[in-house]
Amino acid sequence: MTTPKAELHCHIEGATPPALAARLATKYGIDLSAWLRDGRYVWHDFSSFIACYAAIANVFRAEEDFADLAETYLGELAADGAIYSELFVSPEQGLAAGLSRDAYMRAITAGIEAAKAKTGIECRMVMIGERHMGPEQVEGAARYAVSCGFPLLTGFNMAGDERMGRVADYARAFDIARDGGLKLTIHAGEVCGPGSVRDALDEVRPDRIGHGVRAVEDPELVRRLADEGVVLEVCPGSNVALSVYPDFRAHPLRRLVDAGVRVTLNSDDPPFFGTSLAREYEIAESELGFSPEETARMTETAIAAAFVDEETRARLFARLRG
Ligand SMILES: Nc1ncnc2[nH]cnc12
Ligand SMILES: [Zn+2]
Repeated sequence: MTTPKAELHCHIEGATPPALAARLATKYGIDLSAWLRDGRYVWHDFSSFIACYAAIANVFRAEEDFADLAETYLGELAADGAIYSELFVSPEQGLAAGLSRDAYMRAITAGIEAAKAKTGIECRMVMIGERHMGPEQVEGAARYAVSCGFPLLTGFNMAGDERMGRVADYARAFDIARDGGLKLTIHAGEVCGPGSVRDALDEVRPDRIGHGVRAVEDPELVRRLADEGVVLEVCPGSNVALSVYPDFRAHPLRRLVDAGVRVTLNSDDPPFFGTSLAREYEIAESELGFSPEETARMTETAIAAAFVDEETRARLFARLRG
């Protein structure tokens, strides 16, 4: 039997298979030649990755496109043994495509429900504010998140270019999300160093941190993460693809675990980085030296830190324990 897996960090548009992007570009008459060649996404650094990601997200134009993407991605994830997934959603994407934010959310919800009916995979959505779009956009995303009334939306996150602005500029968006009952996570310590993680902890008080790996450059901060039990959503394949680290030998996951930090394994934007959730588990075992017992503990950590109600969490733990 495939080992049970769980994922807390995947951007839904970032999971678009290149063949699907090509098909939708043809259907809607969109020129993707700058971003998609020979069945692969084209980018060369973090900025061009963000631009390529936006171009690919822009080929989705109809509710059924988003619904199919979610259902197909979750179906593949379940086939690889995943019992739980958290998808990062960006309804602004729908607006750009001429769909209302509600239509976008309805479509992803429909994809999630269809995948659950077929495979049993449990899924929640986490609303994304894009940092490089500025505090107003991020606050707008938070306000929509707390008022839209989609029960599978349980968290709020800020992604995008970590080099833009200060975390403090975005604190109000997180206050809105927290006051509205959403759980919080934030991209930090991926492109920028430990200061970014420290700011995230101080300004946002998140339940988890997206990436956070560069905290390893500051031993005192690593101790703080361990002491406070902050869960990191670690994405080793993404980190190496984006040259945060030159190779897996340089990746700090082992050092973080040895220091007592709680970690999980995630795929981030799988086809952009030549990865999948199953591949991340493989990387952890064959490249980073973790035993199957240790990766199983990472799955337990993901379920413990999932943005779900306690009854669902208990059900997921029961499935893990077989
Ligand atoms: N790895 C990443 N970092 C920041 N923003 C993102 N948006 C999609 N993938 C991202
Ligand atoms: Zn991410």
